Amino acid sequence: MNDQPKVLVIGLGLIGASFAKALKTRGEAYVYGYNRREGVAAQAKELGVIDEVVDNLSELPDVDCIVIGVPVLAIAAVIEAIKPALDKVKAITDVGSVKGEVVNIVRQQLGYVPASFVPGHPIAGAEKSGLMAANDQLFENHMLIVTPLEETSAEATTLVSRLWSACGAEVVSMPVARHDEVLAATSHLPHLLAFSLVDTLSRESENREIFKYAAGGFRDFSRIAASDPTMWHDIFLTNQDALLAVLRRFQADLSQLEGAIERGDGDYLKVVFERAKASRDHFSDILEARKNKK
Ligand SMILES: NC(=O)c1ccc[n+]([C@@H]2O[C@H](COP(=O)([O-])OP(=O)(O)OC[C@H]3O[C@@H](n4cnc5c(N)ncnc54)[C@H](O)[C@@H]3O)[C@@H](O)[C@H]2O)c1
Ligand SMILES: O=C(O)C(=O)C[C@]1(C(=O)O)C=C[C@@H](O)C=C1
Repeated sequence: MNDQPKVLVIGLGLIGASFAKALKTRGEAYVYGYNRREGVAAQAKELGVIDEVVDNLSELPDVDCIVIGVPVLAIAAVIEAIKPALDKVKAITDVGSVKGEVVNIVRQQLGYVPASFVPGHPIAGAEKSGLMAANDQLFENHMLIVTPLEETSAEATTLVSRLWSACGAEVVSMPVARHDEVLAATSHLPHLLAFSLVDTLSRESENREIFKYAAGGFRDFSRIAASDPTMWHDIFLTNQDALLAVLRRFQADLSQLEGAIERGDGDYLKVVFERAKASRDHFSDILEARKNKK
């Protein structure tokens, strides 16, 4: 359809392909797709995730919006490759889990931040990656955070917000630094703990034998330790300050618990556990309300 925006998604993994598929299946955009690994974009077309394959980033079609869906430390190479096309698009956005370093990367690559650049981050995902994990419902009733900069034009923010809203996301705006602090606490630290615990247990147990005896508790705590190592390597190295701050607070609290267990201080344990339970119950209410949204 002629009035559909044209969108190019670079990086057809879990997030890029889910976004492409959500736009295409809802008829909200004509979607082009590029992936560095050969054959992936052609497969995405076959699966109905995109309308058209882009083979080469040096020959881009005219599009309204470019969406970068690659790991954070791969964004520099993408920006470098699409430099000549950047003046022609109304909006360019990314889906990286860290925002401060993505803004630094754009500034370093271009020497400025274009008015068309709208940093973005869908707060939805999975421990699975790649094209075959694409899910066009992934963003339904989840937040999409934009962190527009002083340089960002209102027109670019509106276009990016419109595309994400069309995929069922609730778009919210916040400053870059606040984004990185909040996500360090609610996403990055839990992933670090899951990776670390599963690694510790696997090295302590011959042939990972103890996992045979694990059930729901371990399953729920450890699911995210199956997430993509490259993606998380990039996140931990690019959100260092915010992550280290919350990790140190957590280590101090964990030491307090260790002390309470050593001295048999059940009252201290109860206070902590009751406070944590109340907060987790509150989070369950948030999840329930989200589920009940139409
Ligand atoms: N997985 C999640 O839960 C989640 C959630 C929100 C945001 N994110 C962010 O989304 C981005 C992508 O994550 P994902 O889970 O979709 O990863 P993924 O591994 O599923 O997909 C990444 C895709 O990018 C491609 N790619 C890598 N380097 C490239 C390059 N230089 N040029 C072109 N393509 C390249 C890969 O081949 C792959 O298809 C990351 O920045 C991540 O931080 C992930
Ligand atoms: O549900 C999951 O598996 C996720 O890891 C999704 C999740 C998270 O909630 O921490 C992971 C990274 C993101 O950048 C956003 C969302």
